[in-house]
Amino acid sequence: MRGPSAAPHGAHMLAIKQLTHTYPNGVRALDEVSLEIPAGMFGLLGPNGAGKSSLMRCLATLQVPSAGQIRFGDIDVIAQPEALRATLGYLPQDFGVYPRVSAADMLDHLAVLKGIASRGERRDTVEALLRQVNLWEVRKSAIAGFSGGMRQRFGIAQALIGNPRLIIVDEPTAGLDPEERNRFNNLLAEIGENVVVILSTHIVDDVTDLCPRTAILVGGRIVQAGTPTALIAALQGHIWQASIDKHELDAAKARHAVIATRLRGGRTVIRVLADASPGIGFAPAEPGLEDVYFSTLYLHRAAQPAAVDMKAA
Ligand SMILES: Nc1ncnc2c1ncn2[C@@H]1O[C@H](COP(=O)(O)OP(=O)(O)OP(=O)(O)O)[C@@H](O)[C@H]1O
Repeated sequence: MRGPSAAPHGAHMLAIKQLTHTYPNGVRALDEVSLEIPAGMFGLLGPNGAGKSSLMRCLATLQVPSAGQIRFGDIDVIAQPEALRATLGYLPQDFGVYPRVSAADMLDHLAVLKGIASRGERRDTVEALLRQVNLWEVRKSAIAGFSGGMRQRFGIAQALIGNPRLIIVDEPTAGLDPEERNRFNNLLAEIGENVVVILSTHIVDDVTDLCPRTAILVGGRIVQAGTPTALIAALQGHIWQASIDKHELDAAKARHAVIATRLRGGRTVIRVLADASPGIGFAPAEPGLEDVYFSTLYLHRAAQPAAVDMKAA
């Protein structure tokens, strides 16, 4: 019943079974979520309100799910939260830091909390981490003066204290400029291959660039999961593109499964999901992970007419 032998030697498998979480106000944020996540980077995609943060918080032992199981290797996460915490690195969506504290002092303080009692070991850890995330030069500066990207890199440094084997990062690149986003993603890509890294995001490109495995969460349910390559291959021959005038968009939406629209040079470029050419003006398009994501959302919403009607109203 443990992790399959396919996992790299020494690596743990994260197994989530029928995880459900209902908040006291009755919102069912997670609805029987089941996932097997091996070592490597795993991209969890989903629109706002899909339940990504709720799932991350359950995995990080910050909230106890209403039902279901979570195992990480030999650890029963719900029964033994402290065992999981000893091997967890977590970068929450809103990482609150003490404004006037320097990066080095803050990291040292967090290392104490993580159980690194020896001063010498802490000094070495703090230096190695600050160099790794490229903040060594500014180690004496207060975190309050850091840019968004620097703060997120600091966030990753604190998540890496104590060599965790499960790293959870919740929407880390939201609000970063392209250069900092790239920098942050390169950092994530360097984290060891025997580690499970879960990246929760609504930025599809981040998953394309970084993750050999992904899942899409909508309305608290996993509606797609697999390797980006396989998910993209399944759409081969089903994505069509046309360039139309803005005023033709409503008619096109009424006639076709328009999964995405984009402005290009004053025209509207639409992507349509169809088994055969939707008609004159459409050209076959090479699918990407964004098409997987948008077609999944489209099909999910189309299967729930009440929700669509409410949005249109
Ligand atoms: N503490 C809470 N109490 C009640 N409802 C909550 C709470 N936290 C989240 N929710 C609700 O649960 C659902 C899932 O929210 P969650 O924050 O997990 O989604 P998300 O995918 O992380 O969204 P976002 O990208 O906007 O952060 C939403 O309907 C949200 O309003």
